[in-house]
Amino acid sequence: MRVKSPTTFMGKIYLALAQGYLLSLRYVDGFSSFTGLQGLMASSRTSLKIFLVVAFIALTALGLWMLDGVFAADGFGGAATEVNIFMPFLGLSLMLLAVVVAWAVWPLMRTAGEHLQSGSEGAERGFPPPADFSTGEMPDFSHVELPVSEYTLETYKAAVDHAPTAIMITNNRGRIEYVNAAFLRTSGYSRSEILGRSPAMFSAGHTRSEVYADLWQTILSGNVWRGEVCNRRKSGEEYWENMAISPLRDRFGRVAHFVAVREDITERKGREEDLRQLAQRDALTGIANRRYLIERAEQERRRAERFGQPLAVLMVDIDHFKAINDEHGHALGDQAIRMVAQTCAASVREIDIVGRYGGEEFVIVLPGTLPEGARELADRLRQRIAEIEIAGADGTAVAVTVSIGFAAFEPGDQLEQLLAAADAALYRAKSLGRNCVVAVTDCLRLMPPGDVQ
Ligand SMILES: Nc1nc2c(ncn2[C@@H]2O[C@H](COP(=O)(O)OP(=O)(O)OP(=O)(O)O)[C@@H](O)[C@H]2O)c(=O)[nH]1
Repeated sequence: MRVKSPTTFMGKIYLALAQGYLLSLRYVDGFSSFTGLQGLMASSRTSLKIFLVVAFIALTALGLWMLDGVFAADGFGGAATEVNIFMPFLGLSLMLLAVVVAWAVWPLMRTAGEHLQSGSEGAERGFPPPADFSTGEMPDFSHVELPVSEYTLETYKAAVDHAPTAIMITNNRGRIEYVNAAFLRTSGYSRSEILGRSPAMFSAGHTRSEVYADLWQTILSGNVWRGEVCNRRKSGEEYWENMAISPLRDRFGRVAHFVAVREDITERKGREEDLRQLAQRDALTGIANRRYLIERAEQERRRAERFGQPLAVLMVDIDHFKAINDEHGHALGDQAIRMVAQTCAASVREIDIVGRYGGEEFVIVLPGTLPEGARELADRLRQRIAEIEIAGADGTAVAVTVSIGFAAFEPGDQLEQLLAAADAALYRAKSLGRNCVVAVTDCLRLMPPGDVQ
């Protein structure tokens, strides 16, 4: 849309002046951004404006007061020298006025300047077409872009609102002031259920208190905290998040807010857990594999040594297993191994460790257990396993029995010695006819046979 100017001639003059002026503004703009002045102006724009206005008023008043004094003393037309001395104050004040006025209309001038210089490119960006000097038509400035700072703010806000990562801002009293759309999606809560509350509302309660202590210490000292925490969605489902929390400082340098960027890593955690299980578990039975079993057994041995606690080890071996394999096939043999493993795992406490030590051999580590307790458990286990019946190919029931040897930890024992002692007791149980329990104290204690690996 174009607006007819009131007088074509005056319109032409105005536009010519405006173009020249805008061109000079663009050079000033380029210079200020080059020298870094723009950043300074943006950061303290308001206070600088106030300062300029106050300076303008003060200088004008000073200039007028001095002139008034000179004129009062010498009269009009006299004391030309003194008047010249004080004239620069008036000049300065007028220059300041020009700066303040230019600054106030700066965004509009910039927009108009771009419009005047950009032509078709400007039209694509929504500017009105350039002035037509041949007709003297005035461009329509009613449709102008937002000043740069407002545009930038809106862009930042949209970027945070719609970022694919969950973002939360809390104040320095730990109350939530802002969450973005991704945060609402991840947590399952609505904005009104979250704002004003503490982020503790999301905790699943598994994270150790030391983690939170470290978090607060880090961010209150002005540093960025990074870590993984387990949270709970509104639905009750638990999920893992990777969090980075950074403090935001106000213009006085005080920590006023914290911004948390949170990424849902539940899937990745699940994959890591699967890999961990794969590395620790025996593929056939699901109980600890030999490597993990020895690792855990060594941990318990050290604990027993350090705290003077009892510790017992059972070695369980399926009787005549070769015959089972040979008569009924390896599939049934595997089934027997699985059932014995399950029975062992189901017969012990949570803190006990059950692992597959060899083909049809199992080790059970019993922390805090005296020899009497170990014998009791071994007897019960032997009986339970003897009750197992596996259906053979011809429909007949295949019985499975085990022999068990056990040994109790004695201060100074290495793991190799403890396992060797249990193995010696097992050997004795086999020689006594199988399907029985023997303690190492029942037979001669052997010296370590060498490497347990
Ligand atoms: N089906 C199956 N057999 C296995 C597995 N691991 C080892 N074996 C077999 O288990 C048998 C173990 O036999 P032996 O060590 O002679 O012991 P045993 O026959 O149980 O005799 P005693 O222990 O003296 O009662 C061997 O035939 C191995 O091949 C397995 O994972 N699955």
